[in-house]
Amino acid sequence: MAAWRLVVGSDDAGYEYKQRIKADLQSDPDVADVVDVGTGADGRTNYPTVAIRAAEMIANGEADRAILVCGTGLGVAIAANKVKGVRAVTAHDSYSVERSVLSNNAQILCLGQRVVGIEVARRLAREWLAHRFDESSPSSVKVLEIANYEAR
Ligand SMILES: O=C[C@H](O)[C@H](O)COP(=O)(O)O
Repeated sequence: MAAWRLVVGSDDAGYEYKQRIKADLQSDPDVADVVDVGTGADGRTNYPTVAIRAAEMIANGEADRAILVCGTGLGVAIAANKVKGVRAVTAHDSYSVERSVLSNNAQILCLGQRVVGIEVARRLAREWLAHRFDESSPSSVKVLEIANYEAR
């Protein structure tokens, strides 16, 4: 596929990791664009605000994927998953990150700044970007079942 159009976002509890991962993504030749939906350094935005903003960009086709960071990676995932068509996961290990794309075609990876070290988070973000969902795989029908439920 063409170069990635990405979104990053965090609340104040995920601000440092969001900034570091954003810098990594901006220097990645496979990344065309990184939109930062906040939080800024003053950190006064609740996690649902940024998560929903990022998820709507995915749902609207303005971006391909997003990385969201909060304290645990849980709240941003819950909020992002409220947006129709969005599949957001919290994953802090390499295997889950891989399967979140290959099994679930998740467009959003959520990380917890209070859960994993920065170097693990950076590595997971890098690995995540290298995975592509195969629409012809047996996993496809399961993802479609989720979409069908949403469309009912
Ligand atoms: O899931 C929520 C996040 O971890 C957030 O950063 C912290 O939320 P809290 O302040 O409500 O615990």
